[in-house]
Amino acid sequence: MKPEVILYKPIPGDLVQRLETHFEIRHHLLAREMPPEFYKDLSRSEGIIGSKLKVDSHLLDQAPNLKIVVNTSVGYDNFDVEELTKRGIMATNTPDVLTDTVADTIFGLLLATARRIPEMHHYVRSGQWNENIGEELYGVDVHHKVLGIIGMGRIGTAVAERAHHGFKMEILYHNRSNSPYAEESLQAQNVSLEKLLQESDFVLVMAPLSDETYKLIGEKEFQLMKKSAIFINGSRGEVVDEKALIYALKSNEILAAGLDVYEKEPIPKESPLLKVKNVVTLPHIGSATSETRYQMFRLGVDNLIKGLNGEIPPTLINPEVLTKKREESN
Ligand SMILES: NC(=O)c1ccc[n+]([C@@H]2O[C@H](COP(=O)([O-])OP(=O)(O)OC[C@H]3O[C@@H](n4cnc5c(N)ncnc54)[C@H](O)[C@@H]3O)[C@@H](O)[C@H]2O)c1
Ligand SMILES: O=C(O)[C@H](O)CO
Repeated sequence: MKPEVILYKPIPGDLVQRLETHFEIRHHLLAREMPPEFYKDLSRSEGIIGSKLKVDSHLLDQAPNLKIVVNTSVGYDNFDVEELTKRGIMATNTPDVLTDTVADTIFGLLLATARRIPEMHHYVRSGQWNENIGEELYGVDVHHKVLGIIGMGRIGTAVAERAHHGFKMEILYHNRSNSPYAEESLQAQNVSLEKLLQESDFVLVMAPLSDETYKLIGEKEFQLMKKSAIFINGSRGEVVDEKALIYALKSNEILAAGLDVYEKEPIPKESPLLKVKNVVTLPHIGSATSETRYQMFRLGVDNLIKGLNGEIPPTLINPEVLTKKREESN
């Protein structure tokens, strides 16, 4: 009998076939409330693959046979890693394969917001371009400005590379640890959050969502930013207090915002954020290219197969699980 696994995200057919050679797949789709059949399958499953499913002690109590949870995303704020580790369950994500794609999206969003590209596109398409544009439609420069990056990890660094080499920007960053590479190769400066907010022309949030970063950017932080600042969020919506962001935009505490992520996704149609003029909104498409999504799914599938075949999954988040198992078997 092949082990049972749950696949709760549509993935390319060839990857489903690869999974089928190893496992009995139980197909489900992610929903706000998973149906009883999901929990029935979960009770027998040794693995789960997909992204965004909240994996906490409530879910794990109903998954006595689970050995591995696989995210097909780099962010894993949907996992209670401590609880998974305590229960000896492996957790994996998909770092690196999406870094450059996400950095491209973030830089595109930054340019689109500064140069008001979606608004100008609408202006032309709606037949408003009848004479030379006036200064009320001007954007602001990106090149040679100061970019402040909160969370200088893989993606933050890839954005900084584009900014430094391509746009001659000065880079400030705020991170849990120093980045010698960014300091030596990109002349980036590690500064306090306060200094970054006060001195940056563009403030980019690229730190993961955690207890520590939940609503990290709120009323006080927007007040510290320059009135001409452009705020970009590419990490997770909950890192920002959305109400405070709306207030900062409406009261001209900052100039504009470019967002790929929101407190609630999909963002509700009636969200006041969608009525604020100086905001560019994307539907969480950081890594959404055919090539990169394929690589993320492929890596997820590799993690699942290796993890359940007794090998080390390539991108294991909690290797302590394996150390503990080794110690127990000695
Ligand atoms: N918009 C999208 O589609 C998209 C795509 C990929 C990733 N993401 C988000 O981006 C995040 C980062 O991805 P990554 O691959 O660069 O991860 P990473 O782990 O390489 O980088 C995150 C960095 O943030 C730092 N950090 C953590 N807590 C911090 C804090 N309190 N203050 C300052 N810095 C802090 C870490 O030290 C690390 O250097 C993911 O966790 C995910 O939430 C979004
Ligand atoms: O974390 C990630 O990989 C992206 O947000 C896609 O979900």
